[in-house]
Amino acid sequence: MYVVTSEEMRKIDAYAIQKIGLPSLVLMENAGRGAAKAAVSGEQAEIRRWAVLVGKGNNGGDGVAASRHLMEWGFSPTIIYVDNPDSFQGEAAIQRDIAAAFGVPSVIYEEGEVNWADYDGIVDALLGTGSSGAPRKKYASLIIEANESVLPITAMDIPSGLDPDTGQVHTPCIQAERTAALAYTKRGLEQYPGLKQAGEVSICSIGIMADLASEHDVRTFRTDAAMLEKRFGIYHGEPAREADSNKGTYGHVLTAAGTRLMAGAGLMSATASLRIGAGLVTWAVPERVLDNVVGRQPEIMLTAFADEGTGDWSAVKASDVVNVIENKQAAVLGPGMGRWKKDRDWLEKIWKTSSCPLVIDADGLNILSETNFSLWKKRSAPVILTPHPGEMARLCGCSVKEVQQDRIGIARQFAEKNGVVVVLKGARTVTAAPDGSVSINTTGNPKMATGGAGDVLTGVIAGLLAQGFEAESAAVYGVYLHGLAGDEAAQKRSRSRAVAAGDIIDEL
Ligand SMILES: NC(=O)C1=CN([C@@H]2O[C@H](COP(=O)(O)OP(=O)(O)OC[C@H]3O[C@@H](n4cnc5c(N)ncnc54)[C@H](O)[C@@H]3O)[C@@H](O)[C@H]2O)[C@@H](O)CC1
Ligand SMILES: [K+]
Repeated sequence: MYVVTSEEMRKIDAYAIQKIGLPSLVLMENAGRGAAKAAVSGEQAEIRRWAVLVGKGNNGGDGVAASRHLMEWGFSPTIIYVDNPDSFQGEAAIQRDIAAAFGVPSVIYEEGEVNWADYDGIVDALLGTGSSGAPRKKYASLIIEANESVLPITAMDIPSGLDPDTGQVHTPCIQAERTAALAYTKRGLEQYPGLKQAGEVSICSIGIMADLASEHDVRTFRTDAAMLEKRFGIYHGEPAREADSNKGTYGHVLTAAGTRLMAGAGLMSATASLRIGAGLVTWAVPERVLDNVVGRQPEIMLTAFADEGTGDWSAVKASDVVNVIENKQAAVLGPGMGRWKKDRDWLEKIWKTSSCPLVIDADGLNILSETNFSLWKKRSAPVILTPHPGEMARLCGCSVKEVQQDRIGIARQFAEKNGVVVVLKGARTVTAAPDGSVSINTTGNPKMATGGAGDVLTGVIAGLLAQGFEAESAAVYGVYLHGLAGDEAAQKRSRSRAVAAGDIIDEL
């Protein structure tokens, strides 16, 4: 599913109007009817008396059209104009006149004068994709009153007060129960905290073909089964194995991760690669750690690096790692590895001299964040980085707050600049590819916020790489599957507060 910015939406609207010849009044009419339908569908069908809050732009025009449809269907709408509707222009003015002639009751808002007990539900058509900054003056007071009424609110396109492009929530902002997104979902509806303001989001078709987004170079997507199939040819749910295949068909993952006190990181990553279907998995550790990990997961092969008796990665030669990963189809580097004095040179050597696809996480990312690795020689094989917001902030040299305020923008910029795939973890994980494509994941749940879940993700992605998925699809599909497994684990343990990383592995 395509996810648009307000600017992209404006361009697509203009194209539909000017090049396809769809009159903008028709689009507004469709928007009004669609959103009215969304408001009164399902259990809200019983809501009779609607307050329709109308701003002075096209979002307001949509709301006026919606109120007329509600009246036509036997409901009792009242339009509450935030400003004098005499100032309306274009299609919104036409809708205003039709609604008046139709007999839709209307009032002009005055602070504190709305008797909210006269209504059972609210349609929010104050501000849409043309809004900027926090709602001002009467818009703000009307939003506050609407929220305080605790009536169920259906937002038209976006909840008023939400930044349509970043998902940041201004003060005040409508707290909707439902949002009818017009033509496409918006970035702000797909990222936290905006997501929480929007409630249940449905896409309301207004006469614009979904694929117009692709023609307008929209490259932000929501990951769902249809998108996986369309973009990557992945038929989710189909058996993935050919009858005449063998373990060699499904690739070999090398997991370079874990020390004595953090052995679990390597074990969980390697086990996840196994469960997701890699033909072979080898777990590599410093020699002195070997005895501690023998027999932990019998299907996983083990290899040990000379470590001068320390048990630390600091004593492992980069060239030894390169030798071991060279004939593998994917390698995981970083989880539970620790940091040491010359770790940057160490990682740079592996980066430059190996041709194995790399999944880098945890300490591997911390090493990268202290180098200017965009100056390192470009790799022919792909690199997938899987930072959480703190690691992303260190990689970009900014604050966690800045990362969270624009997760899509930050991940995309970093991926484009450095030629790597970035998986920015967190609720609604964002995967950005070097060509600027961004996929927003929808699977997963907060019970997965436990140590080790990230290690499992590295294993899943590496396991898919080994099976021949190219880098972006391995990352996007891996994130999707990891979340689905977490959802199943949470469902099975519905009375638990959390799922352990091992529970996620069990469901892969
Ligand atoms: N052809 C089109 O462009 C279509 C647009 N549609 C609707 O039009 C909306 C976008 O319409 P507009 O571009 O007119 O913009 P909006 O209706 O979102 O809002 C713009 C108006 O609000 C004011 N405003 C902006 N920020 C404000 C703030 N923070 N506080 C108070 N007032 C503020 C502006 O001065 C302007 O008058 C979409 O969300 C959608 O609902 C639909 O009718 C479908 C077709
Ligand atoms: K709105």
